[in-house]
Amino acid sequence: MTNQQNVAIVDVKSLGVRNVMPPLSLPVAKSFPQDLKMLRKKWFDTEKGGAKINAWVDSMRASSPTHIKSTAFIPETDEKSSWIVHHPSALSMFEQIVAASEGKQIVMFLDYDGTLSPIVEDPDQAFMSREMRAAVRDVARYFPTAIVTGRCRDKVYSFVKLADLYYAGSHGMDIKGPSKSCKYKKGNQGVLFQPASEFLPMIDEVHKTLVEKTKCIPGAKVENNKFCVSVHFRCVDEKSWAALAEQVRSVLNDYPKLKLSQGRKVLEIRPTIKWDKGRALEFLLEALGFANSNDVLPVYIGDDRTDEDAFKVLSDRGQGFGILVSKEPKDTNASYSLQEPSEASNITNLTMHVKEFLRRLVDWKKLSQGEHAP
Ligand SMILES: O=P(O)(O)OC[C@H]1O[C@H](O[C@H]2O[C@H](CO)[C@@H](O)[C@H](O)[C@H]2O)[C@H](O)[C@@H](O)[C@@H]1O
Repeated sequence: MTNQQNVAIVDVKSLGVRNVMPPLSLPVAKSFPQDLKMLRKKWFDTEKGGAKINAWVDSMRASSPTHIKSTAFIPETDEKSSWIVHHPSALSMFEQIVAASEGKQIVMFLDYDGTLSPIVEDPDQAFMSREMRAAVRDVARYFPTAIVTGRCRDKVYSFVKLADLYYAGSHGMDIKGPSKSCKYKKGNQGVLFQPASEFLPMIDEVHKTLVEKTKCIPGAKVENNKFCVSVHFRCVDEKSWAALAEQVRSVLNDYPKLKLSQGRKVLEIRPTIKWDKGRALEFLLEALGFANSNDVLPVYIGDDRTDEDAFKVLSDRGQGFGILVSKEPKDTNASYSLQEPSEASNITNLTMHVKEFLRRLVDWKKLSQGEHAP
């Protein structure tokens, strides 16, 4: 199953934004054909009418779980149970996962927001719990571990505060090794790769322009992630989404070397270079000496669309496992899932399952090395 089969693709070029790739995609599950039809029709209608910005707003709506839920035509339980068959819980499949690592080095890749920290309204308050930090620290003692995030690298480091990890910030465009020697690599490895460094002044300029242009839209928040910019609409009234999208579009029009992608209630602007979390994962495997090796089992845990690039790399390589953190069935290239079925709130905390998975991994490793698990 590929993403292409299950998502409606909006060609952002035709929205008036030049040199944009890849296309902005609407996450509409296969089992919601009515939604898909409706969104496509709306898209073509707006094209004809010239009100192109509506397509952006539809996409923003489609990325909101409440909207996916409220427009579901197939009972959620049926949808969910068939999805779980294809993407079983990584906790229930734990034995199979570790069995697959026999004779191989597990390398852990962890997304930050929605994976290690719960989704909250204010991006500056997305702290990880002390217990989660301890779980990540323990994992990094036994397995090379990287944080792969859309956030600015310094910002995510200020949340995670662990020196032994690799950090790939700005969707993998800013990669740094552990700041102190670890057993996999000796010495402070410093910055390893910044493929978009020439974009730094442009991103800074776009950030400033967007702050200015969106300041009249209550709740809008523009975040400078160094090599990319996030425009948050989580706290923006839905009535103002079109106005916000229009501001973003008008800025992007002046920057043909930037493209738009979408995350969880966030519009993300980044360089058009062919680099993403999947390429970052490959880069890090190479940096760790596992370029063309069969002796490695990469495990990537993430919750967002941008993590799909990494899941896809793993499924294309036929190596390792992607684990999607989600309470909703979603089209994904991940093999497994971690979820919280009873979660009622829109602001979710699915991360306890991630913590549990990390703990089990450490306990299993300790036992297999003859150490005592707690
Ligand atoms: O790659 P990630 O680590 O998942 O980062 C993706 C974006 O995460 C942050 O935004 C998201 O989390 C916020 C805090 O919970 C939430 O308020 C927001 O709605 C989410 O989109 C971060 O602020 C962005 O810069 C990242 O690109």
